[in-house]
Order: sequence, then C-alpha cells, then structure tokens
Amino acid sequence: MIHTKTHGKHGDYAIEATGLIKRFKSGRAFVEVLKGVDFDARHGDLTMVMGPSGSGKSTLIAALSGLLKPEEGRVDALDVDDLWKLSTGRIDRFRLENCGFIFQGFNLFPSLTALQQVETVLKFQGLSSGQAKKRATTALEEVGLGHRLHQRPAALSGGEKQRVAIARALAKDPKILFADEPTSALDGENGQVVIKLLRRAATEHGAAVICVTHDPRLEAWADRVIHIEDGKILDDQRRNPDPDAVLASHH
Ligand SMILES: Nc1ncnc2c1ncn2[C@@H]1O[C@H](COP(=O)(O)OP(=O)(O)OP(=O)(O)O)[C@@H](O)[C@H]1O
Repeated sequence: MIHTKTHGKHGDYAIEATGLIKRFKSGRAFVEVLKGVDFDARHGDLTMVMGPSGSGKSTLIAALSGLLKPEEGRVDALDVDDLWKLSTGRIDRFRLENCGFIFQGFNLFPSLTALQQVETVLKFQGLSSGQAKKRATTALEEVGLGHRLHQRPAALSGGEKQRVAIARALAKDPKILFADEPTSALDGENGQVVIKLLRRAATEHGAAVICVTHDPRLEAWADRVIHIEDGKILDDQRRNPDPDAVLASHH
C-alpha cells in the first residue's frame, strides 16, 4: 500500500471515536440513534459502514465529521484531540482543510460549470485563482471529465454529476473522505467508476475513506466492513480486498 501522507499524531489512525451517543427528540421522548459507538478508521483504508435503513449510519458520519454534535463521547481526528471541544469556527476550518464529502444527491450548484464547482472549494481553502483552476482541471481529468469542464449540472448525466462531486472532494487531497451512499443513484457501470475512484483515494493518496453504503458491490473493494444496527456496531471485519477488483482499478 502506498502512503504519501505524513500521518498526524494518531499514527495510522485518521479517526478514533469512543462512546458516541446521539439522541433526537421525538415528540416528548428522546430516541437514541447512536448507543455508545466506538469507531476508528485508518489512513489508506477503504472502510465501509453497512446497515439497514435508520440504523444510524448517516448520523455516525455526521458525528465523526463535526456536522452533528453527539450528546456524549469524543472524536479524535488527525492532530485534533476531542474535535467537539473546538469552537464551531475551528470545526468548520478542520473540515474545510482535511475532509472531503460525497453524498448521493451530488450537491452541485446548478449555475456553476463542472470546473467552477471544483474551483470554488479550492479558492475557499485559500488557493489563488490560477492554482485553483489548474488543480480543478487536473482533478476533473482524473475522473474522466476533461471534456466536460464547462458543462453545468443540467447538461451532465447522473454518473458525470457524481464524478464532478468526487473531483471536488478529491481536488483538495483530503486526509479523510466521507462518502454517504455514493453509488445508490448510479447504474452498474457508473457505480463501478465511483468505487474505483474511492479505492484509489485510499490506496494512492493514503486517505481514510469512510463509505456508508447498501451497495454489496463495494464489499469486494473494502479493507474493512463495519455493520451497524440499531445504533450499535454488530460486526467489524478486516479483510483483504479482492486483488482482481483492486488491480482493475489501475486500468
Ligand atoms: N434531525 C433528526 N431529527 C430526528 N430524528 C432524526 C434526525 N436525523 C435522523 N433521525 C432519526 O435517526 C435514525 C437514524 O437515521 P440515520 O439517517 O442516521 O440512518 P441511516 O442508517 O443513515 O439510514 P438510511 O440508510 O435510511 O440513510 C432514524 O430513525 C432517523 O429518523
């Protein structure tokens, strides 16, 4: 496995979380959606989180990435001890600098071209216009969209839109990549392209890729498969990704 990153003070671990509890108010009662979850993820790993609808997968991702504060528990991520102790501004900064996100709905801005979608994030990070354009172009070429740079989302297929979202997430070379159902809106072929890109982010860029999915096709590519049910981790298996599947990602 190729690791190009200098890892933070938690070594191979990009994230270590313990005792996460998240409750939502439902009428007068509280529903516990995360029931004391311990979770970790390593650089270079494609970690899959699977489980039935409503089991807490998206809530877990939100708690790990600083989007939704858990009632209890802590998240150590990269060089940060206890992410949730930071101010909102510092948490936002942490996300901007270190995390990439890919969601099933693509979350693209309708009025921006593919190139502008990716450039915008890079400029937020402080890159100059010239640098942002160069890096965004490379990222889009890497996902096979070099010929679609100036198209707006309405003119792109579902698979192309998802690849723009991936280019946007990967352009900043995130140390942690969160993907929530990234293939669910895609047909077989486009789903496969997306899976290969996630695999490559882990293997070639050393990112900790954390992917929530129902998609069994992804399992062959994962280094680790975690099953969550009713707010608890039921099963956590390390496995060797199918070498044929992984080799195929280099073609
Ligand atoms: N903001 C909220 N307010 C109240 N309840 C919520 C909120 N967000 C999630 N829930 C509830 O928490 C539970 C877990 O939701 P979550 O989205 O984490 O599940 P999931 O495993 O990602 O499901 P799916 O596979 O359907 O996306 C669900 O019962 C959901 O209704």
